Amino acid sequence: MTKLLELNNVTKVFKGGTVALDDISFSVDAASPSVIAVAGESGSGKSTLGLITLGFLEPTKGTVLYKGQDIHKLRGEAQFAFRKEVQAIFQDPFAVYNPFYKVDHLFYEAIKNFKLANSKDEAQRLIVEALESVGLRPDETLGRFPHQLSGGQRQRLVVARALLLQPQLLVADEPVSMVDASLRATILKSLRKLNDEYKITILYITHDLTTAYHVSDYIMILYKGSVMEAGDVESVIRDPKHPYTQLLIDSIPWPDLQRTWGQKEIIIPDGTEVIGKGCKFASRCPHVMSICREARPPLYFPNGESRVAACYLYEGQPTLSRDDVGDLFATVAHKQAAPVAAD
Ligand SMILES: Nc1ncnc2c1ncn2[C@@H]1O[C@H](COP(=O)(O)OP(=O)(O)OP(=O)(O)O)[C@@H](O)[C@H]1O
Repeated sequence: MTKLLELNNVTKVFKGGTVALDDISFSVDAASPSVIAVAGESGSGKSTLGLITLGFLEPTKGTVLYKGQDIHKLRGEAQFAFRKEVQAIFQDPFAVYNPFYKVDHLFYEAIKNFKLANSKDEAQRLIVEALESVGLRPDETLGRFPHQLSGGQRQRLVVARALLLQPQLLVADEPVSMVDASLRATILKSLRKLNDEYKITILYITHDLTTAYHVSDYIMILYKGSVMEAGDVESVIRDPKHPYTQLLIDSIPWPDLQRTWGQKEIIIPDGTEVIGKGCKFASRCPHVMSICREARPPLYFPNGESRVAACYLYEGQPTLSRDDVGDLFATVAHKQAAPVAAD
């Protein structure tokens, strides 16, 4: 089966020696578009994973393939297709706007560069459709400069522009973290719609497990550039198996008065801890055992479930072959029109 995207044993070491990604293998199936959250604390490697997927950064080791071809060797039509079919939304919607151009320019430029329309009328129709599909009124947005729009409108414009290109893969890196809580739900609903109606696979990069839970089908939890836990979002968030995920979940202020949370302290690493050959989380783990300091744990399937956790607490259980967490992401039914919380 053709994979849309494949990261094979990708490692990224930045100048200065920071290992941002450590031997990650992850694929996205072309046949089952889904919303996949990439979550973890600050510095866990989420944005690096996004930038590598977009081809903006080259891996130090390993390969990134799009429809079977190395993205750094694409030329001509294949390169053009990759640039059109793989789109990005970043945290700061202002960053993509030139303040001297009206927002229309952003759309017309995309239409021209990617030859999406044969006439001005057709271009106009495509723009109006894209705006309306993310809940924006063309008469309230077109003809304006970026600073004349709200943060939420600007971010929805970026979603609309991505939609115009009909991408197959959208990398959304913290798309709602600079937006008011009241608008967050609308933008997340727009993203969900891109998947449900337009069958676009979305990599939703976030440090926020609450929005990840509401918008995603699957989740991959990163810690220091390695996958700690991955699987369908319902199992991982509702019943985390890795001690790191358990700590992360325990720090979420769920709107449930019966639930006690925040009782376990999350220790933010100070950057001085030495990562040895064992589990990267060993020095923070409440369940640490001697084996944890000896070798990296493989990704185990706890209790025969269809998600994995890189933790020796599950030693003896089957392990994920090839370590490609993407193999898990076609196994569980998608969320249907999931409700999205405002905050
Ligand atoms: N250009 C760079 N040069 C050197 N180190 C970098 C560079 N970009 C990222 N890093 C380091 O790589 C590690 C992973 O960074 P990355 O931005 O991918 O994490 P993140 O999980 O997205 O964090 P955040 O949520 O804070 O954005 C961090 O230790 C970071 O300091």
